[in-house]
This record gives sequence, C-alpha cells and structure tokens, in this order.
Amino acid sequence: MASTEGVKIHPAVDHGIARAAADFSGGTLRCHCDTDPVEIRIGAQSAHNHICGCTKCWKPDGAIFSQVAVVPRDAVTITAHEEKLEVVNPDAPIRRHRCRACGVHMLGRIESRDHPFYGLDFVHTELSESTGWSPPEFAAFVSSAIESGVDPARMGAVRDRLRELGLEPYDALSPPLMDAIATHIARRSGALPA
Ligand SMILES: N[C@@H](CCC(=O)N[C@@H](CSCO)C(=O)NCC(=O)O)C(=O)O
Ligand SMILES: [Zn+2]
Ligand SMILES: [Zn+2]
Repeated sequence: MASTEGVKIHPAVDHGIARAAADFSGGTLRCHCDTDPVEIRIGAQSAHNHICGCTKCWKPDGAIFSQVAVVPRDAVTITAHEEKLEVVNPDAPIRRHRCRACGVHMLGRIESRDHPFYGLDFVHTELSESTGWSPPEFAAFVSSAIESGVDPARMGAVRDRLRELGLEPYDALSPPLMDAIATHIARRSGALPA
C-alpha cells in the first residue's frame, strides 16, 4: 500500500465526512462572488453524492476531485442573479451553468429527455451553508484526474486514500449507476422489455 500521508482529495472529505441529517429538506447554493452572488434554492435532499475526478466537473481551488450530487430538477429554483449564469458547453450531456464572474459551477442540467438521468440536476452541495446534505458515497472517474495533471505515479496513493475514506474508487460511475444507465439503454433499444 502506498503512503496516503498528505494526499488531499477535496475539502469536504479530507477532514472526515459529515453525515446526512434526518429529514433534511435542502438549502441554498451560493457562488463565490463577494457581491451579488448567484443563489439557487434546492428544496430537497441530494442523492448519489460522489467524488468525481473528471475534467468537466467544477473543483474548488487546490482540489484534485470535485464533489457532485443530483437533486430533482423540479426542486431547483434560481433565486438571485440568474443573469450572471452562462453555459460552459451547450453540447455536453450535462449542461453546466457557471457564474461568469467567479467561475463556480452552480447547476448541471440535463436537457435531453432520452438521457438516463433526465429530471435530475447536478449540484455541488458544498456551496450551501446548510449541514445535513447526503455525503459522498464513492469516487467516480478516478483515472480521469490524470487528465487534469495529476501525476500517474500518485494514483496508487490517491486510490488508497479514497478507500481509507470509505469512497470506493471507480473509473466510471459506481456499478449500480452504470447498471441503471445500461438498463435505460437496453429498454430503449428493445434488448430488455420497456
Ligand atoms: N475522461 C473524461 C470523463 C468525463 C465524463 O464522462 N464525466 C462524466 C461524469 S460527471 C459527474 O459524475 C459525465 O457524465 N460527463 C457528462 C458531461 O460532462 O456532460 C474527462 O475527464 O473529461
Ligand atoms: Zn459568482
Ligand atoms: Zn465529473
């Protein structure tokens, strides 16, 4: 096993992972602008929270992973400074909306009704002051961290640290989520009954 000393993953997990609160019903996400921050009210608990190593998800300064979860789209309301939001890449399956002033990603929306996760929005719950959001459950797209510049020689220590934290590392999403995606595709193609 590689030494995991000093391996930093993300501020939300590096010093212990907070638990979900019973009956938690959401909070307000706020971007990093000192003035006129974008605010988004989420009226639901998050689900499938995970640590993500992909290059597309927003990461706080210095973090090599993102923390990202989903919430029902109909529980999401932009409550302040929507005019500051811009879409990062309109062609991506997850259309990420970032604050054009501070760069923080506030919302990742799926617009294709054919997408397995249509109806869910991707959010970074650390942008909320509320405690009690569902904690990260696994680490996704771990090898993709190399695409952002992590030295491949460090990946053994990174995976060991993730396991120490109880976040099983995968190079895609977790097996249950990959199975859900494959089931959706098979039902659409007719390989499985709809
Ligand atoms: N190696 C690529 C992987 C990017 C990727 O496929 N990311 C996933 C996970 S994001 C949250 O879990 C994805 O679903 N992307 C769709 C999208 O970004 O629209 C890389 O690192 O860039
Ligand atoms: Zn901002
Ligand atoms: Zn990602």
